Amino acid sequence: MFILVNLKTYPCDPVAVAEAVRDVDESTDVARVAVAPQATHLERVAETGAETWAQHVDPIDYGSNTGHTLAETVADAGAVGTLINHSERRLKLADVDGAVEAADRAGLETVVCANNPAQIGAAAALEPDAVAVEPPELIGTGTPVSQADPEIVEGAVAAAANVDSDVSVLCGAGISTGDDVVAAGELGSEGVLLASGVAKADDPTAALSDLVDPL
Ligand SMILES: O=C[C@H](O)COP(=O)(O)O
Repeated sequence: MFILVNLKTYPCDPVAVAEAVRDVDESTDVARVAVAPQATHLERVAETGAETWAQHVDPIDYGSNTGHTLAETVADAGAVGTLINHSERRLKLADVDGAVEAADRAGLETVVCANNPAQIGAAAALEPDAVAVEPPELIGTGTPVSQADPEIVEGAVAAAANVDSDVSVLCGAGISTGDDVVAAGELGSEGVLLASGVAKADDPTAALSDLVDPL
């Protein structure tokens, strides 16, 4: 299972969480664990040796794009992948397409987020490496999508497979325990996208260990 920890703009220590991500990733053969800090923390996080992802890249190339995030810069800072179209950083469909293209150009792995199976089908058609279904109303609630809305995960898996069977499916929202990760896997998800369960934990290593222990 792929466990991607998004730090959003939570007031956690990104390096401490990254060290926990690195240590838990190295302690297991059954999970791949990565962390997505804020753009300004990418370099410090990548220096820990943790697998580092960006939270967003813009659909741009080098040039006159003040205030935008260029995929190549993110890769230079040590990121190996990027989220695109997170629920809290939505893009127009054409811009999702452009951001996937920019990430591909920079050699970044891509996870495109979407709210529901219909959007997952559209996202999969843009040929990212993976898509992630997240019902916005469950984000940050601690109520896991795998329990509150299992149909949306199964629907997303079917929708992506219909369009492109090479695109992996992740799910997210409210996931904070190993049982939630196991349940996501049983619904056909190949990974989970989570934030508050780790970013707000007093002990990120313990929180991450709990996520991988039952796998
Ligand atoms: O990127 C992560 C998701 O939005 C899930 O957030 P959450 O784990 O706090 O519900």
